[in-house]
Amino acid sequence: MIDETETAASPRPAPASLEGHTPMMAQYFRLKADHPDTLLFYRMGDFYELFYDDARKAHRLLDITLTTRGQSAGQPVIMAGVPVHSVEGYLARLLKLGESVAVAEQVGDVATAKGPVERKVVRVVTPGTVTDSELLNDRADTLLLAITRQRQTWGLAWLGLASGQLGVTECVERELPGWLARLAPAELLLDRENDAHPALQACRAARTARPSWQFDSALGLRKLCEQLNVGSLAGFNAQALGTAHAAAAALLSYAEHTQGRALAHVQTLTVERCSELLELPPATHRNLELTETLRGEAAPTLLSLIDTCRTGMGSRALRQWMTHPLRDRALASGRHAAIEQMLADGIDRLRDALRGISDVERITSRVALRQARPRELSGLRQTLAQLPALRELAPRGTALLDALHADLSPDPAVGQLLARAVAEEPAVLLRDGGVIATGFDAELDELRAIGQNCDAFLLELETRERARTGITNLRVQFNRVHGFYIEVTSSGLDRVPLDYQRRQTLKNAERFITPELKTFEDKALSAQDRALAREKWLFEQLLDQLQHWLQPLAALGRALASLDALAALAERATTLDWCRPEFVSHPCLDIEAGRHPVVQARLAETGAGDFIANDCRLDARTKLQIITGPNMGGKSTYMRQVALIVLLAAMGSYVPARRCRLGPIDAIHTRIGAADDLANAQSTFMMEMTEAAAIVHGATEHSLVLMDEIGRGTSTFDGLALASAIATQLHDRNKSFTLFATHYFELTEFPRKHERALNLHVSAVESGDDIVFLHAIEPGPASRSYGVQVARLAGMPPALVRQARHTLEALETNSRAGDPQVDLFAAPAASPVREASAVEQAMAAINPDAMSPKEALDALYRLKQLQAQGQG
Ligand SMILES: Nc1ncnc2c1ncn2[C@@H]1O[C@H](COP(=O)(O)OP(=O)(O)OP(=O)(O)O)[C@@H](O)[C@H]1O
Repeated sequence: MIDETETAASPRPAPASLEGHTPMMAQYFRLKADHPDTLLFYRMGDFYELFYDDARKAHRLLDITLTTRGQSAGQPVIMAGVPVHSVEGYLARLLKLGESVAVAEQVGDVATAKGPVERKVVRVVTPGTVTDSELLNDRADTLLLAITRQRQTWGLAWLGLASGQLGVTECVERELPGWLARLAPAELLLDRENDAHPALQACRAARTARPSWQFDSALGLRKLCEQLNVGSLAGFNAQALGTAHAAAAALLSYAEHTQGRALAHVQTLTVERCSELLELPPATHRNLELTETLRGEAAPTLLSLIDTCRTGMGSRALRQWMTHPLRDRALASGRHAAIEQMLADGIDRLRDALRGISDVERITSRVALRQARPRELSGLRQTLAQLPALRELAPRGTALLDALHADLSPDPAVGQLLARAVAEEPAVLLRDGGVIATGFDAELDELRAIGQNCDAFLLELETRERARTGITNLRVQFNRVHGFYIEVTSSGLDRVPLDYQRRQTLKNAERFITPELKTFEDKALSAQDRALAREKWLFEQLLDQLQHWLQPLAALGRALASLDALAALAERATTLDWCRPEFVSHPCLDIEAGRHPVVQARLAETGAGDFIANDCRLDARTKLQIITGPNMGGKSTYMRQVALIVLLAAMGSYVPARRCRLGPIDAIHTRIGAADDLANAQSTFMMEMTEAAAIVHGATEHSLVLMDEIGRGTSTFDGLALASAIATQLHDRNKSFTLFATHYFELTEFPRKHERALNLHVSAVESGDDIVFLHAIEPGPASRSYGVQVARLAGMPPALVRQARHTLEALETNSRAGDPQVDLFAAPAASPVREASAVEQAMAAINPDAMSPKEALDALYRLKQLQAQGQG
């Protein structure tokens, strides 16, 4: 092992000059030159080795040992390695850190090679192009997203290599953050000259810069047409998207480069347009905790609540539906109808049957990329065999369900081929053999038979040799290193015949070989090698044949995913008692007894009480609600639940309400809470205003806007002034459906002067010094805010609460008298605000440390009695 600091300064040999390097290092540098920004895993026997700077980086990132071995060009060769058998784990860690890895395998013949055996980079694994199931999250798509800009237009092209989805869009700068939030790419492919935009900098994905010339519109159009095997993109309505074509050029070149082949499974193109999607800006994603909590966790979120899918395919579909809801409600209505049908038919058996289904979508992609593993093919075979039963259980009777049903019937020849070709339980790796089924290929069977007859031959030879030599404990055996041998212990050595040739000497025994055994060994070993080679060839042939069925297999994957996602939504609808939303064409949001599904689930889990359902009624005449009431009263919960219900309906789900009727909605904007964006050096207030500005610029009369306590991040007067100006703007100009929660009581005057606004409040009642939240939304403004009571509930020291109450009373009295001068820091009147009660006095007299258990119990009874008397 060497210390990194000692070697860090050691010169790295320039790859350009290979002079003086050992042949192997020269070969390494030639490969490395093609992958300068990627860690190169260079196969040496049972290890992948990294050299020089790559080794140092891997040492740092993976905590693997850094060593030196020998010299090349007069310098020690610095290296670090990972064992081949555990490489996937290391790859997964590197990908998570945003690194890419080029894997160079030995492709030449070790036996015949003169000098180092030939090596080739067979795959480049990058965060956005992985397809190995071990390296992927099976419940989320892994996307590679290429972005470029031409004048004011941003072009985006994305690829889910593991699922075969390819998409493009164009947008303006304002919409870019929304796309990044919606697509949540794993890797960004950026134009080197154009990668400094703050939205791109803020994106958490790994970033790969490519030269500008790779983002070429004409090249992109040609590559897309080639990929989709069409003469023009008119059929996809994508002919005119020049900037998106430019992004696609870089995207497709990079993807092909990493896979080392064309992408046969990418056969269709999705063109998305902002104008067709329900807009969900990043703030909305974040504030509504759609796929991630505010703390960045995967649960509890809306997605974690609704995702009871049985397969990864279903979960991925559901996530996609949630992040890409369409404004046009036909698709969502189709899903509602399908859920209704499923509920009528029952879903339990279908969901049970879906449990064992393999990831057809990803396996199909890996077949296309010729990376499918033996077990993936046996999984596919098993799923194909389950299809007839699944078809029986899959409901029909709506257009969507019937279409899905039709896709559940791929050509039976695929299943038959897999059944014949793939062994019942194939080995994990092709190189271990035992992958192709017996009976599929006569030549393979014959080669295998030689190996299998081996045991019988060895036994027969052993018996024969024991009889011939009279050595009764003589054994004929095999090991991987020394091949076949006859082992004789020391006691029998004097009886060893002349034709025995010594092969190995052990402590108490000698191992021999005979001409007969040698001949057998040659035959057996070569049969084994030939069988393995034959299996490899047959497997390649099988992958070739499967290429004919990529399209129906991909359609099958999509159908299974949709069925699973719909069945999960149906399950949620019945378990959680949700209703089918109704879409209408006039502007309205009419929700009866709506609930916040995540808060409700949490209350149920913790047994903290029932969730109080609330209505929400907005229409062309009432568009803005001013919502007041105590902290903790339920304002945010109410506003969020309205937004979640709108989103659930738009993605095609039932909704948590008794009845729900919705007019057209084009966006959900939210300005909620405040978190300092330290990374971007924005203060809380600056962020609040930036988000609010984006809303007043973007919201239309069909948008839903949630404004939670806008203006609280600055002084009272500034805050109030801004809050009322924003409310006015939203009411008068944007005319959006607006839920406006505020602690500024002055704003309860707003509806008097603005005809489409009304006051609502969350109800609470006082009980002594305490407050009880009723969480019901009621008409009219709140009577007061109860902040001091909430602080008391939160465990503030009694003296502090007393002082606050005193100051509050003074403020209220003075404001009634028109005197703004209040000494905020004056102590409250010396005496307590009220006499201590009998219970409190008795409590004060108790010293628990000086009491026996019996005395403590008596004291407790006394206190209860005093309390009962007090109430009486
Ligand atoms: N409708 C409801 N039924 C039952 N419990 C509720 C309801 N609404 C809210 N709650 C409970 O009250 C808590 C506080 O709610 P919420 O955050 O919505 O209050 P808030 O009025 O927005 O408070 P603040 O003004 O401090 O932001 C929630 O976490 C939930 O436990």
